[in-house]
Amino acid sequence: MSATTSENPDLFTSVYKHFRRLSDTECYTEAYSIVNHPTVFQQCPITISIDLDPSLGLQPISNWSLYSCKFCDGLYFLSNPFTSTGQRQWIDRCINIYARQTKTSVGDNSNNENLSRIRWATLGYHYDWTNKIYKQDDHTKMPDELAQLCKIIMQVISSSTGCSMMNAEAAIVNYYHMNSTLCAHTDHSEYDALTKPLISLSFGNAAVFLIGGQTKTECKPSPILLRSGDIILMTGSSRLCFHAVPRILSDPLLNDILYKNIDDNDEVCWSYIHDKRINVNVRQVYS
Ligand SMILES: O=C(O)CCC(=O)C(=O)O
Ligand SMILES: [Fe+2]
Repeated sequence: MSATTSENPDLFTSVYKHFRRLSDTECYTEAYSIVNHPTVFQQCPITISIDLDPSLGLQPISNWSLYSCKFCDGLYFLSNPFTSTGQRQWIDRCINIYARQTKTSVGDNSNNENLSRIRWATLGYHYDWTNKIYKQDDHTKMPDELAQLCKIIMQVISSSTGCSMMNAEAAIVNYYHMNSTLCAHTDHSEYDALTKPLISLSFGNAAVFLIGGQTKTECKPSPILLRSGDIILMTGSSRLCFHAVPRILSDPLLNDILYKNIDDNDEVCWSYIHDKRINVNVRQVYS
């Protein structure tokens, strides 16, 4: 990895700091979205059709749009895969099931009293944050619905792009408050990161997601706007690229799109998600 010097500056961190300083409105304008920056995306036709289990909360595949990102080789953006009901169901699972696992940032959270403090939960093979490894014997069952969702997403993307399939063996659920950030990092603890794609689901408020090169000095990172229901897929060389989340952005449309006419059960979810973002990051750990 090349060291940061005056001739070789840390371009990643300067763009990260730039987004830290912007207003929400400026972030919405600068971060890449299909609507505001169509030229940085290239649409990939989806030809496959699959019968979908309604419990996955997905739109018919004919409504999905898949794009490759011209600014990062191997990175794909999948727009519009979920129904609004489906998004509410995934938010509900993240809050009421996944956040109650024993492996969370607040320990055993089965009574949910620490819900507002929770920062992450791990599923499947649990990530050991200190040693940055997964252990074969530290494993709980991957939730069936999440494994099924990832299988469908992989079938669609693989049939359109030729990328290899991925078995959902581990997930990190990230719970962000409006002032949370995620520093620059690469996810390389998995056995075969380069050939096994990573699926990343976004729910709740929006985020600026930065993705750069395999070092922090080789190029400026590009900003992508991630909104509720968006999916990104890191395949091939993008799988080894530095990425970060410098900003969570309040999404003024969230209530209208997701929680109009809510019932009592959804009201609990809204009171959690209205000022949060949830990201579900799914990986294959072993070959
Ligand atoms: O929140 C995100 O969109 C990215 C999360 C991430 O990069 C990770 O958990 O490794
Ligand atoms: Fe990551």
